[in-house]
Amino acid sequence: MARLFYHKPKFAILDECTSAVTTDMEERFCAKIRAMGTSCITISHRPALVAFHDVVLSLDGEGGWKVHYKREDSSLESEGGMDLTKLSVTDRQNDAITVQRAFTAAKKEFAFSNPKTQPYVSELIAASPSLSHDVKLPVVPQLQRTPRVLSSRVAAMFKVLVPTVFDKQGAQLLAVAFLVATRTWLSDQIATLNGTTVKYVLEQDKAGFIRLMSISVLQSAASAVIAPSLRHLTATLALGWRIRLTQHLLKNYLRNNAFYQVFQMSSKNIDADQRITDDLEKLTTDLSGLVTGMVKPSVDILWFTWRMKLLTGRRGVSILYAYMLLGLGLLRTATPDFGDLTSREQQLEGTFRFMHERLRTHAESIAFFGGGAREKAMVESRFRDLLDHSSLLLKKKWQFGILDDFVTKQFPHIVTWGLSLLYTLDHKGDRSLVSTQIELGHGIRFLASVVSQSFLAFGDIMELNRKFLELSGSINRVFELEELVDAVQSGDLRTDKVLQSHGNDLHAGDVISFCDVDIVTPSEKLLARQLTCDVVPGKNLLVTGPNGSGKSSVFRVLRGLWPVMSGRLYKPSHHLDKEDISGCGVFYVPQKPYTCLGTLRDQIIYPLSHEEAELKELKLYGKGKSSADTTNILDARLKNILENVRLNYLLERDESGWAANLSWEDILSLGEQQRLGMARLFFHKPKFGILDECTNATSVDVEEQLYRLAKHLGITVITSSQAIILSCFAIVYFFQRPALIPFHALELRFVDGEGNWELRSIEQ
Ligand SMILES: Nc1ncnc2c1ncn2[C@@H]1O[C@H](COP(=O)(O)OP(=O)(O)OP(=O)(O)O)[C@@H](O)[C@H]1O
Repeated sequence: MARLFYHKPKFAILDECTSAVTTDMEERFCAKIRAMGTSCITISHRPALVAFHDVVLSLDGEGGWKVHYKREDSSLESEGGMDLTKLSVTDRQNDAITVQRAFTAAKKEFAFSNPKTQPYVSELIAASPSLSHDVKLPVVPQLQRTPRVLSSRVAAMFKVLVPTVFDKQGAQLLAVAFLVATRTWLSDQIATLNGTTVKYVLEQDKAGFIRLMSISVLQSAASAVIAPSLRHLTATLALGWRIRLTQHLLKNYLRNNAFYQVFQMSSKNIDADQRITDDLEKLTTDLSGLVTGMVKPSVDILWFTWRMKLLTGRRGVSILYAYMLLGLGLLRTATPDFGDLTSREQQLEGTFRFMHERLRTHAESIAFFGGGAREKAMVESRFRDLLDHSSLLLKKKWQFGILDDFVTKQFPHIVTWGLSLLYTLDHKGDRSLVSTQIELGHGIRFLASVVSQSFLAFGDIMELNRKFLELSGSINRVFELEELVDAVQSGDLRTDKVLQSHGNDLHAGDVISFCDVDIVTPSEKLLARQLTCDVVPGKNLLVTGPNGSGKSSVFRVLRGLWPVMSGRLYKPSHHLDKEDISGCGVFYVPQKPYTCLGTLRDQIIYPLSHEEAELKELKLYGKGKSSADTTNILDARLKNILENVRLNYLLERDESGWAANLSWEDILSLGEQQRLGMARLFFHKPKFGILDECTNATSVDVEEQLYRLAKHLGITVITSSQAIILSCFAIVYFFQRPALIPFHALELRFVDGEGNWELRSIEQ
């Protein structure tokens, strides 16, 4: 709304955008819009809003519509296809008629201008203790861990990747080592052949030359098999590791709501999605590449050192090693911090992807705003950050590559010449003899091959250094997430001293009880001081208060998303009991509706799977029936629930019926999603249902029907909704949705969002 007041348009289209604010606030919004001279087209289920509109357009969802004009002097009405007198109206038309009647009634009553039609009477039972400035607020523990050093992260990684040598990945590692060793042996054979070719060419020995060529063909065939096999094995190894690491992370990430804690309670902005997907894939691919890259040069260096010793003795080997060590030292000091640079690049990639994900999630809202250009600017800004960083990384790689190439590939030629000279000087024999010259030629050629292989291996080792630095970036990112998730699982958030001394979250059979519980936000704002309140079966509780006063926060604490900072909280288990699948203690219907990926059936049975839901139904309602009927039993019950929430037309809309697998979030309206949320509650039939303003986008009659049904099913509900407070000679409270009052026995009122609360009994 602030955005609207800023833009001051001629026309404003308000699509249920004030359904979660108090009527009082809504009234002020409407008055301000009028004062601005803006004409409003409002989509709403609140008949009270009619007072601020001149025309009401009612749709029946079946193609029918009707227009009412408010002007008293005119009875002008037009309609199209909406036959309200017809006897056989569909459920949807029935809904439409009820809503329309409510609007017509409201038109006459001007509900806003006379809010005193909605007060209710309640009696104070308990209230928050008076504020004492000496009492310190308990410190909300943040999800934080001192970061582990790289070496212990690497050790933790290997524990997951290769737990024993004899497992699948261990065997694959050994196979890689074997293939690499075979390849080195083949390279050595080729080096020998290179030397022998010269000998046969100089001796003009055709038979020997042809034999040599046959051997060479065989060696080439073997090399041709080894190289792709090695690539295949490396890729398989990477895939196997990816599976292991992903399963390891997901196991804890999706347990005990750890994902929520990572996003909400962590002081850092953790892009877990990027780390679990792209970063992890890069890590395993790089790692498997590193294994072959590490085994090969190590084997090569050992092998060719031995060969060098045979050819040039200790002196040659010392020269080779001295050069390698010097080069290694030089390159190490000149290497940029590729670990940090890569880690930053991955983070920027994650942010860029996140921008596109947000665009996809909020496509409709952005399209309504015409926010494409603004979004483009934001996406481009993230892309520019990524590009700038990538260019910097490329530049550093290029600069380092020049030095690296010179030290590991170019300068070694000169060292090879030096070693060849050394070999010739050391060679005893008569140089005038052709045989000695041939022997020398062969030796020098072989030596050159050996030295060049040694330097190649040395270059590979240098490359390893850079690759390991890059890999360390990925390891740090992935294992930082693992540590946070571990911290959640090990209960770091709840091992605060205050909590230990008080104990908390004890599971009690049939009651929800807050005993002196402070409700504090993660940013340490006190919302309710020493909240004390019992909810017993059959006595529904209404949680009221202005926007941002802490209504949803009580539910967060109740669900264990936020820690209990002090006092005690008793509640039945919220877990869907896998053994005794008959039901759960507490079921939450959140303020923002959630539709899962899957079929229409999956929407209602969530978070159970199809098999679990069938099992539950069989246990509860399938006595004496064969398990072959379970799908029918389940579907019959779901159909009944869908009819109760008046959504049965969804079943007929798609020919796949219950198996329809659509993008529910995009195709269902907000009200439909809220009704599905209630259908979910009725399916699970918990002892307590926590309803966090989850019906504010449905019409009043539907809302009443939903509450009647909950009562009929024996579900005790705790409802959150706004109340407005009018203070004149006496303080009078008005409830946002008065129709709900008769369904509740108690009211927990958050007075100001500053810690003050009152518990009242509602007098019907
Ligand atoms: N994760 C969080 N970190 C810090 N503050 C938070 C967090 N979540 C909520 N708050 C703040 O806590 C206060 C209470 O939030 P809550 O969601 O409980 O309000 P509410 O009473 O349910 O409001 P509404 O009627 O608008 O739904 C608000 O001021 C909100 O900004």
